[in-house]
Amino acid sequence: MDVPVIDIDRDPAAVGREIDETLRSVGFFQIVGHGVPTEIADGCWDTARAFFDLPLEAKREIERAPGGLYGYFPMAVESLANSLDGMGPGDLKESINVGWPTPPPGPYADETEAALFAPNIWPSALPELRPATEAHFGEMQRLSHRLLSIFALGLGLDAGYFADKTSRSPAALRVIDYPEQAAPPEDGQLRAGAHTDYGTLTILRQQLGRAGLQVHDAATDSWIDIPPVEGAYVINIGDLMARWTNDRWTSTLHRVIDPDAGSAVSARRQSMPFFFNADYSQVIECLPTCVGDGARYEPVLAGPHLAGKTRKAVA
Ligand SMILES: O=C(O)CCC(=O)C(=O)O
Ligand SMILES: [Fe+2]
Repeated sequence: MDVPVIDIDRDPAAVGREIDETLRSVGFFQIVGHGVPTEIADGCWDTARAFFDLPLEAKREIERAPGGLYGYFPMAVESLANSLDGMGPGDLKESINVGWPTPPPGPYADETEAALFAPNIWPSALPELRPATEAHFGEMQRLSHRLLSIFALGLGLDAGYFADKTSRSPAALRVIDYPEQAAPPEDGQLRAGAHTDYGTLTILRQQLGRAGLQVHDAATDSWIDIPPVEGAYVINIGDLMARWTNDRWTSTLHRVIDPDAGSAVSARRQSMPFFFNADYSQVIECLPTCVGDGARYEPVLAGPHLAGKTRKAVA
């Protein structure tokens, strides 16, 4: 199993075919030629790191409210393995979670959609965090729409097929800090437990020189490293997109291990995923080009379906 690096700055139809091949098997690839300015990605990355370096009290100023989705998540409140009905211990990470800088206008379908578009909270100790994060969020939204138009071509649909189904898609930018660990982890405790992502599309920046992300190869029941590549983003699809494609594409199990586990001290690692979905009230039913021998799944509403998953992972 091979996780390819794909240059997307080429004929979109050709890129779409390559991505179709890849998503039928691996479910993960890396992209270059994405056009995201390095200063914007670095600005968000570095400012978030400065946030993690603040004293805990300053970080807790923006701690996620009970039941909320955005703000600061302290160490080990989330267990991604629990989203798959596991009983995993908390993941060894802290994170900042940010929703739309300027949410789309209401009215919203229900309280859950309103919560997805709740305002972000920002720390008074680090005013630069807001502009740096909002700039990268905007780039990630643009890139998501571009990738979805390439996906559409790969699936034999018009390039604009997903546009009106994702124009007010809830999305979250997350920066994760996996701190240096001086003590061995609890049994079964990973940096991020094995899980699949929930939505349509995830765009992830890894830290150069800090391995740890692995994808599961079902054919050999083994874990394969996704090495950080300079300037690249890792792309994968989530469960909702797999369902939309009637399992033509796969939402692959992945996890983050600590490559230094077992040594006295393990190095800190940072990552920056962006999770993209479909519009809250969008009906997800088998795409017209993916019917094959028949639709495997009942239609579901994107938003409520995703909300069920998120609730399982967070304490
Ligand atoms: O930190 C990483 O490299 C991946 C994290 C991840 O898979 C997630 O948060 O869904
Ligand atoms: Fe993930």
